[in-house]
This record gives sequence, C-alpha cells and structure tokens, in this order.
Amino acid sequence: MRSGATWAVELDGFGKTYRAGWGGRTVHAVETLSLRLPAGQVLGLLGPNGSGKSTTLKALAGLLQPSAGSCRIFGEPAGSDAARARIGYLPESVRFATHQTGREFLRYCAGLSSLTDVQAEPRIEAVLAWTGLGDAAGRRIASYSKGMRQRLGLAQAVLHEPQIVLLDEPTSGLDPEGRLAVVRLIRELAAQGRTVVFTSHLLAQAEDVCDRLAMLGKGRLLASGTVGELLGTFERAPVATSRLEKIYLERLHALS
Ligand SMILES: Nc1ncnc2c1ncn2[C@@H]1O[C@H](COP(=O)(O)OP(=O)(O)OP(=O)(O)O)[C@@H](O)[C@H]1O
Repeated sequence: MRSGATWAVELDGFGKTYRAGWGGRTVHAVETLSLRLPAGQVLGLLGPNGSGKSTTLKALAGLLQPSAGSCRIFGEPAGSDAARARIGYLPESVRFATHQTGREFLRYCAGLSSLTDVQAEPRIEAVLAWTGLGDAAGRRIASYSKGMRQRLGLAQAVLHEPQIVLLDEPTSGLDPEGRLAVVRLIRELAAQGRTVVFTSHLLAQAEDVCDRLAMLGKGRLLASGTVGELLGTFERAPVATSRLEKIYLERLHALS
C-alpha cells in the first residue's frame, strides 16, 4: 500500500495492561504490538491461550482502552463512533437470552444499532438465510446446537453490513462440520470485499482462509506476514497414509 494511505486496521505500539485482583499483580496482556491490514484482506491472529488475541480484538472493537499505543479503524480511533459504525464483532462467547427465537435476537441487535425497522427486516432475513438459519429462525435459541448459535452470533456481527468483521475464536468448540460451515462464511465475507480479523489457535484453519497471519506469544508479536511468507518459515514433514475418509482427514486438520 502506498505511504499515507489509510489502513483498514492499524495497531501502532499497542499495549494493554490489566491489574489482576484487588491491588493484585500487573498482567501485560499485550505489549508493543504493531500491525497493519489493508482493506479487503483476512487476517488470522494466532496464538495459544493467554497470548493476547482476545484483548487485541476487544481493543479494535473499542471495548477497552489501550494502555499504550493506538488502534485505528480506517484511520479513526477504535471506539470512536466513526470506527464503531464500520465494525462488526463476534465475542468469544455470546450470552444469548435463550428464550428468544433467532429472529427475535436479531431484531434486538438491530434495535441496538442504527438500523431503522424498515432497514432491519430485510437485513435480518438476509443474514438468517446467509447463515443457513432461515428454517430455525422461529425456534427458541435454547433448542439451537453450538454450531447454530455460533452462526447466529456471526449473523448479528454482519447485520449492519460492516466493512470490518472481528471474530473471536469463531470455530471454537465446533465439530468438523460446524467449523467448515463457519470457514465457508468467512470466505464469503472476504469475497464480498470485507476485511476480516479472526482469532484462532488452529493454524490449519487460518492457513485455508487467511491472506495474512500474525502469531502472538505471551502478548508479543512473534511473526507476521502473508500466509506464503510465514508458512515457508516453518518446518513441514510429509506423511504418507492409505486413503482416508473425509471425516478423518478433517479431524487431522483440526489437530494441526
Ligand atoms: N480482564 C482481565 N483482567 C486481568 N487479566 C486479564 C483480563 N483479560 C485477560 N487477562 C489476561 O491477559 C492475558 C491475555 O488474555 P487474552 O484473553 O487476551 O488471551 P487470548 O490469547 O485471547 O486467550 P484465550 O485463547 O484463552 O482466549 C492472559 O494472561 C489473561 O489472563
């Protein structure tokens, strides 16, 4: 990207420090993280538990203030009205009111955004269809599987047609079929020209769907670059097996 151009996502020396417990120790969740993502690309933020992935995503969503550095969305400070209007966010775990139906939940979410009722209804039907929840839209969320709840969470994240979609562990806890469904939806978001940042601790999934990867470890950036650049730096070992059924291949991919 030419210099001076606006990045979709820009972290510049971002750091977040938490104080754990009453007068407790200081936790440096993320330190001096700098990253830039052009519009229309998919970034996988990878790392083990506790490496700072969720903290970074929350800062981009404007849900927490940086302790150091800055987070910008299309040049606007994360958390500003201008930045918020351009992002959709799927938290790591969504707390649904499970007595609501999927459609009622999305109507509630639309009410929290700037969508008018007239704008909201066709959008709700469109995201229900997109996530394959059209037939279940009138059922209580209590009856939804984990995969269906995750797709409903994705539906609320894109309801207002944001340019940037932030997804925290969107495939966590899903079976191979559920994971593939979510990966397919992320691909479709990218095909629509949206910028996507998602966190995962599974490299295999990120490799399939991302343009760029950033690896975090203990709150620090270990490596970042295009998938080709980064995966070329890891050692790979070929494994020969007899023909495996699709389900076992998917399980193997999920382990890597
Ligand atoms: N509200 C908080 N108060 C204190 N410490 C926190 C808080 N939130 C996160 N942390 C700590 O900050 C560090 C980074 O946490 P974060 O949730 O960002 O990591 P993560 O990579 O998303 O992990 P996971 O995959 O388990 O969600 C961890 O040590 C975590 O315990």
